[in-house]
Amino acid sequence: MTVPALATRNINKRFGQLVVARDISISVPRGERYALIGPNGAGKTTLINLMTGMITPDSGQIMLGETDITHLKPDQRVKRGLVRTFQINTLFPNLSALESVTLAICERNKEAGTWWKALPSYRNDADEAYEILKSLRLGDHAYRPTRELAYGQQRLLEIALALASKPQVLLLDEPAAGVPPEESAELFSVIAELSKDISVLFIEHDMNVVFRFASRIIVMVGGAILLEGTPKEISTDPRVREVYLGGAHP
Ligand SMILES: Nc1ncnc2c1ncn2[C@@H]1O[C@H](COP(=O)(O)OP(=O)(O)OP(=O)(O)O)[C@@H](O)[C@H]1O
Repeated sequence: MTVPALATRNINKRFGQLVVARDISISVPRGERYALIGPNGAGKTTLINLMTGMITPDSGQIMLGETDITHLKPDQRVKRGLVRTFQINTLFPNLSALESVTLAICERNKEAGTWWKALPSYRNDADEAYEILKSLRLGDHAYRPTRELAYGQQRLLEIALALASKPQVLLLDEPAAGVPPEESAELFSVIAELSKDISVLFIEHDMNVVFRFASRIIVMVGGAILLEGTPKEISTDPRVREVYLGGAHP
């Protein structure tokens, strides 16, 4: 059996009386695009926070490939290839897209604090940054200040920054949050086209986008996994219709 890119085994977490993760075991194979859906407060962001090490599980295990990362710090997980983006934009408005991504590559290459030694490699870093921007259809905007980019392009730039860390697994927390509907399909089509070396798990509320771009869907309710399946299975499951599609979230 092939080893999944990312897996959790029986993760549990409570905040006081509130159970936010109940015996969660999921497995994301290499190269797949998984959607994590569920009503508000289901525990989706908490699960990403557990996987990335921002919060510690009470019990259970998190595996990145064959490595047990349960006790690694967030930055150690990033170095091993588990990288995330956030619901809220965290960009530098005055830097150009190319400068931002080049800086992120310098950081990855440990050049940020020793720039005088690394001058010759800046050119390579900038070339790599440009290739990343091109792969996300941002090549034509590489030299524009971030504040001038459309919001959907800014969200793509965040993904570009995540790609600068050379992820094996990319966790995207509502990558289209705040993006006008007409830009969100474009954004997800770019995500769908990312290299198949990268596994993607994304949180998204827009079911049209989820059904179109996810290869599999995990449904969370009340801190637990309700079920997992293909878009077709999920869209026709009466339990999902009841708890999610029919109700709690617009
Ligand atoms: N640090 C914390 N301390 C206490 N409770 C928390 C903490 N973080 C999250 N929660 C609670 O855990 C539950 C799950 O929250 P979470 O943000 O993971 O849900 P979600 O499924 O991502 O929701 P949304 O779709 O609204 O983003 C919520 O009831 C939330 O209030």
